[in-house]
Amino acid sequence: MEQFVVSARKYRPQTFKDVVGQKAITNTLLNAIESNHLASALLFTGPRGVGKTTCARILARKINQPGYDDPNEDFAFNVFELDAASNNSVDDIRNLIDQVRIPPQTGQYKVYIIDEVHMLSSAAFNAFLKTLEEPPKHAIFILATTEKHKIIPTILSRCQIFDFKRITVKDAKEHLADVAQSQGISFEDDALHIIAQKADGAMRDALSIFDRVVSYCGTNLTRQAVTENLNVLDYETYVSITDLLLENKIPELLLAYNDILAKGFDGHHFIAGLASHFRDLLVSKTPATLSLLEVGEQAQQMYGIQAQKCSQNFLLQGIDIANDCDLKYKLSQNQRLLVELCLMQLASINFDGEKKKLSNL
Ligand SMILES: Nc1ncnc2c1ncn2[C@@H]1O[C@H](COP(=O)(O)OP(=O)(O)OP(=O)(O)O)[C@@H](O)[C@H]1O
Repeated sequence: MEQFVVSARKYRPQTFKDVVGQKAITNTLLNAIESNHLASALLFTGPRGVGKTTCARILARKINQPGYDDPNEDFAFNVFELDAASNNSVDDIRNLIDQVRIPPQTGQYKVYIIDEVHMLSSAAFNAFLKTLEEPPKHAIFILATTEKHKIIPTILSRCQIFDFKRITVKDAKEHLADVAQSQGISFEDDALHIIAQKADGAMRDALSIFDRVVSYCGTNLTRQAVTENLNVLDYETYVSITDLLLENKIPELLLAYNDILAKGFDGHHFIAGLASHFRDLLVSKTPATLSLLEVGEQAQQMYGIQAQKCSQNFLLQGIDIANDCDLKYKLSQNQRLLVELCLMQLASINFDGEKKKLSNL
């Protein structure tokens, strides 16, 4: 039986052009390599799972093979990866420094990738300073970290710093679509959108959520199946809550909120989502701001229809009330009541933004 390889490993980019969402960095690195201006110490910083280790590996290969992009011709033996989370002592760094002195047997450079570098002990950092400042010509250090603020300034000032960005929902979605296509998996646009959103800026997470969902849904990813599997509150819930608000149907609203809690969702998450839903409706009202709406294709239609039913005043007041509830939530002794009250207040806003009577309760 063929062994299953997780998508995050299987689809690790092999060239800079395959790296998604980090154009500024990959271009700078390419230019530096081509113009022979690559610093000997680089710091890759940014959230987890956005391509730091991947770019370090591509860079390592590229500087040993300028102008040659074949991922199969690997100079992997010139790349040394140290996980500073588990090798953080002075001795670990001294071992590394001893190795650094020896020139590579083939290729021009030895590349040392030190992952999670913020975990090095302060003694280890100090032992490292001198080598970092005056490394042998054949050595390039790539330090990677998710927590730049924990790196001492003396190290920072010796490195060229590259700030990796979170992956946008749009970029993550496009990448997932390519991965799905190459695996022969069909999908609804909204299904990938939900996965990309859930990944919260990390491509590795997007790919592992994708794997999980595929093992649940099979080769056809529908919005409904993905919503069920990931247990997310999707836009349909917010659309129907908003309809109830517009119709001032308070008993139905309280029952709907009860259902949401019964399904295990958190009230705080719900109320923050409702505020975002109003914001999305607001930007859907005019073509000029439609590009600010980050939702899937099916959702976009529904937003358009609901946006027409809501006045700008309703939405502005709605955002204000929901935000206020969001801020008070953590401190409240009775969080359920707080959200229920918020829903009742929202239902009492008239289409034109005036208060209506709480007549339906
Ligand atoms: N920008 C990206 N483009 C395409 N795939 C990516 C990107 N970033 C991450 N990935 C995917 O996620 C996997 C893990 O990425 P990588 O190890 O480079 O992340 P990282 O930023 O070093 O994370 P960490 O800080 O957790 O080590 C890769 O194998 C790849 O499949």
